[in-house]
Amino acid sequence: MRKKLVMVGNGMAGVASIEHLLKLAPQKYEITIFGSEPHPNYNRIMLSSVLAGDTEMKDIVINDWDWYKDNQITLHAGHTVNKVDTKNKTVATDTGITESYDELILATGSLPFMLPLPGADKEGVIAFRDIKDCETMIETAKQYKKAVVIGGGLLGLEAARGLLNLNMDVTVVHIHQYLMERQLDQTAAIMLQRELEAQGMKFLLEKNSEAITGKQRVTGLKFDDGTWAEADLIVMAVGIRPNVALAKGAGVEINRGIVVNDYLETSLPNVYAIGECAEHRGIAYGLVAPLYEQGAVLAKRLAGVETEGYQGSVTSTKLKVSGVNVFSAGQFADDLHTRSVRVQDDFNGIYKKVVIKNGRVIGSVLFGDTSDGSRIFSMIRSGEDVTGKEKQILLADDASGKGKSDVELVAAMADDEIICGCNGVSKGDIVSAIHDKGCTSVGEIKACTKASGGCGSCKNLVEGLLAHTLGEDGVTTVKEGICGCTPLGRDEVVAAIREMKLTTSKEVMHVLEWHNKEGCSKCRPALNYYLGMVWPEEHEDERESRFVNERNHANIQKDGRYSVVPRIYGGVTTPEDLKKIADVAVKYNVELVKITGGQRLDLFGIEKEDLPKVWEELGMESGYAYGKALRTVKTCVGSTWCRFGTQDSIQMGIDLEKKFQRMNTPAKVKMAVSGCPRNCAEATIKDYGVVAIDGGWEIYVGGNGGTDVRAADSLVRVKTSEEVIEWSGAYWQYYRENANYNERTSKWIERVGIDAIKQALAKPEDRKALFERLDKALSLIEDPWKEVLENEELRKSFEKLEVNEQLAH
Ligand SMILES: Cc1cc2nc3c(=O)[nH]c(=O)nc-3n(C[C@H](O)[C@H](O)[C@H](O)COP(=O)(O)OP(=O)(O)OC[C@H]3O[C@@H](n4cnc5c(N)ncnc54)[C@H](O)[C@@H]3O)c2cc1C
Ligand SMILES: NC(=O)c1ccc[n+]([C@@H]2O[C@H](COP(=O)([O-])OP(=O)(O)OC[C@H]3O[C@@H](n4cnc5c(N)ncnc54)[C@H](O)[C@@H]3O)[C@@H](O)[C@H]2O)c1
Ligand code: SF4
Ligand code: FES
Repeated sequence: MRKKLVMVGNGMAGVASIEHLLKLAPQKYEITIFGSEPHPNYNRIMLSSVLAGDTEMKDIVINDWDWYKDNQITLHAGHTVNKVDTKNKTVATDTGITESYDELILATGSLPFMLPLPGADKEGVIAFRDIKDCETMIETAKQYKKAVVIGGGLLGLEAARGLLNLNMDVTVVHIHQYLMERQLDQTAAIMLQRELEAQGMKFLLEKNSEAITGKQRVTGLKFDDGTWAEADLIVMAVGIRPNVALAKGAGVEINRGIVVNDYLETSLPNVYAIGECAEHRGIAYGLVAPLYEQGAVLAKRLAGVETEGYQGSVTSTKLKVSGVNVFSAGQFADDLHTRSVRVQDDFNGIYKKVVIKNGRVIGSVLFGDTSDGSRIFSMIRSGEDVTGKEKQILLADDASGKGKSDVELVAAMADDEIICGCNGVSKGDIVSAIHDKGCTSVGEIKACTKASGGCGSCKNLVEGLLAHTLGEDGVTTVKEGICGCTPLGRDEVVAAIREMKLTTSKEVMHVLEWHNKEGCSKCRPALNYYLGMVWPEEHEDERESRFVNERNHANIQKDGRYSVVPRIYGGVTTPEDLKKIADVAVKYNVELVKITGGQRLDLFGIEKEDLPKVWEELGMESGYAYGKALRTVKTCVGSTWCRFGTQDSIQMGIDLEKKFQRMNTPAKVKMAVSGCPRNCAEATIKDYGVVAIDGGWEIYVGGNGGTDVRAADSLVRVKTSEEVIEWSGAYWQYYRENANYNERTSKWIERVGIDAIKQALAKPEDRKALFERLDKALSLIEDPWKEVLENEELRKSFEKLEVNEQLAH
C-alpha cells in the first residue's frame, strides 16, 4: 500500500519538491494536491514578463494538466483547504472535499500585504501576485490610463514597467527616500531611478499613503502631506506576509512563518512546510532559489534518502526590467565592520560595489553591468578568503585575482546544483540538454530547459557550462544585440536606418520591433548618435536620450554642481579671455580653476541654474569637455618659439580645432600636435596625433593615455598642412561611420586593424567623399551654449532643479 501524501498549495516551491520526490521514490506515495488557483502549476516569476508583453501566459506553465495525470497525482485546482485536522489526519476544503493523509505538506506561499487604507476595497485596487491580478491589469489598461503602483521594491517596479508597456501613465509611490532600499544602496538606487525615469516612469518618493478616493471605482490616492495623485488603477506592492492562517488553525507553531527545522518538519508530526510560508532559522524567504533548495531536502526526507538537511540560503536578486541591469546579493550595506570596493561610472551608468568583512565578500550591488554577478555571488556563498585581492574582484583586467571564471564555477558544481534559480534548472538538466538534445547555444538551452528565460542572471553560467561541456569551439555564439532591447547588432541597425530611411529613435524601435518599446540607457543614446550620423539634416537631436552631462553641456561633479570648460583653441589664450574667465570665476564663486591635461581652464563648482549666465558672460564657445565629441587639441610651442621645432605646431593645432570643433563622435576624441619628434605634446597617445618630421608631418591614430594606455599607430606621412587637415577629416568621418557607439578609437582600431583603415583611406577620391560628408554634418551643428542662450525653453530647463534631480545630489 502506498502512503498518502497530501500537499496544500500548488505553487512553485511545493510542486518543485514533488518533482524531486518523483525522481527519488516514484512509487512511494499516492499524491493529492490542493490549489486555490484554478490553474496547473505555473511560474509566478514570469508574470512580470507576461505583464510586460514579453511572454505569453501559456508559456509560463511549468507542469501542465497531463503531468499530474501521467504521474498519478490527484489535483484539486480551484479548491481552498480551510481546515486541517492533525488528530484524524485529514484536510477539508471550502468546496466540501475531505482527504486523509499520512504525510502533509503545507506549501501555502505568501499573501501580498494590502495597506489597510480607507477605500482599499474599491474597484481598481489590486495586488500583483497571481494570474488573476495580471489579467486584471491587462484588461484595465485597455480602458483606463492612470496607474499608481504603491511600493518601489522589486515587485512594484516590475509591475510599473509592465503597465508602461501597456501604455499606461505610471507613477510609483514609494515610502522610502530611494528605490529598492532592501536591495540597493542610495547610489545604485539613484542610477536606477534615472534610468526608469528615462523609460517614462514617474516617482513620488517619501510619500505615505493615507486614503484611496473614489466612489465605486478608485479615482486617486491621498497622502498624509495633503497631496493627491490621480489613479484609475492602484497596484499595491508593499511586501508579502507568509500565508499561515491554515497552519495556525491546525495548531502548528507559528512565528512570522510556519516554524520548520532543517528537515522542513513543523512542530507537529507528519506535517511539513516549505516555501514562502515556512520560516527556517528565523528567515521566511521571498525568492525562489532558496525554495528550490528546501524542496530538494524535503524530497529526500520523504523519500527516505539521507540528507544533511537544509542549512539556509544566501540570496541574490536581479530586477527583471528590460534594459536595466540591477543585481544585489547578501549584505550590501556598509557598517562599522565592513569595507567595500566600488567602481562608479556615471557616464556609462555603471556602478559596482563589493562589501568585505574579515577578508570575505559578504555582499554586492551591481548596476548597469551585472556580468560579474554570478562570480561574486559564488564568492559570497563559498566564503573564500580574498585578503590582498579585494580590489581585483572588480578592477583586474584579466581573470587573475578575480576569482573563478564562469567555466571554473560550473565545473566545480554538483550535478543537482541549481544554475537557473528562476526556473529551477540544475547543472545536470542543462548538461542533459546539451548531450541528449544537441543544444549548442544559450538560446537553445533556453528553449529546451527554460534556463536563462527569467531574470537572465544565470546566462553567464549557462554559457560557461556550454563551453565546459562542448569546448570553446563547440559553442554557437549568437551575435549580441546592441542591448537587451533587440537582438540586432550595430551594423544591422545602422543598415536599417539607411535603407528604410528611419529618422527617429521611436521609428527605429517600432520598425525593428524593439522588445522594450521605450529603449534603455544603452540603446537610446546609441540610436541618437547613429541617426545623427546617417541623417545629419533630417534627424533632430533627441536631447532626452543623452546622458546628463551632454544634456546640460557641462560636467556634473561629485557634489551635484557643474564644471565649465570654454574652448581655448590649441591651448592658446589671450589676456582678454583670461580676464573674462577670471571675472566669471569671481562672480559665480567658482571654487577651483584648474588647468587640465588638455591645456584648458576648468571652472569647478557652478550651480546648474547659473550655467547659462556663465556661458553668456564668458562669450566663448563650449569646450565640449562633457561630450562624445572633439575635446581638445593639445599643442607644443613648435617652430615659432622652440629651437628644435621644424613646423608651426601651434597653428596646426588651432587649425585642426577650428575645423573639427563641435564634431560628434562615437566616443570622446582628443588630438595633439608636436613640432618635432621630441613630441612634447604627447601626440602618440592621442586619438589623432600629428608630429612634425623633416619636410612634413607624420599622422598617428588610435593612441590612448587613459586606463588602457596604447601607443598610436602610424597612419601616413604627408608633406603639407592642408594634407593633415584632409586626412584628418576623412579619418574622422570613417570612424564616425564605422565604430560602435561608445567605442574609443583605440579599441576600434584594435578591433578592425590599422591596415583596414589605411586601405579605406588610401584613395584620394574616397577621402574627399568622406570629408564632404563630415563637412556637411559640421555645417549643421551650432555651438550648444549659444543654442541654449537663444532658446527660451531650453534656457528655462536650467532654472530650477527638479525634485528627483535634487535627490541625486
Ligand atoms: C510578479 C512576481 C514576480 C516575481 N519574480 C521573482 C523573481 O524574479 N525571482 C524570485 O526569486 N522570486 C520572484 N518572485 C517570488 C516568487 O514567485 C515566490 O518566491 C514563489 O512563487 C513562492 O513559491 P511558493 O510555492 O512558496 O508560493 P506560491 O507560488 O505563492 O504558491 C502557493 C500556492 O498555494 C496556494 N494556496 C495558499 N493557501 C491555500 C489553501 N489553503 N488551499 C489551497 N491552496 C492554497 C496559493 O493560491 C498559491 O497558488 C516573484 C513574485 C511575483 C508575484
Ligand atoms: N526580480 C525579483 O527577484 C522579484 C520580482 C518581484 C517580486 N519579488 C519578490 O516578491 C516579493 C514581494 O515583492 P515586493 O517588492 O512587494 O516586496 P519588498 O518587501 O521587497 O518591497 C516592498 C517595498 O515597498 C515599500 N513600501 C512599504 N510600505 C509602503 C508604503 N506604505 N508606501 C509605499 N511604499 C511602501 C518598501 O519600502 C519596500 O521597498 C518579495 O519577496 C520579492 O523578493 C522578486
Ligand atoms: S615637440 Fe619639439 S618643437 Fe615641440 S616643444 Fe618639444 S622640442 Fe619643441
Ligand atoms: S536565474 Fe533568473 S533566469 Fe536563470
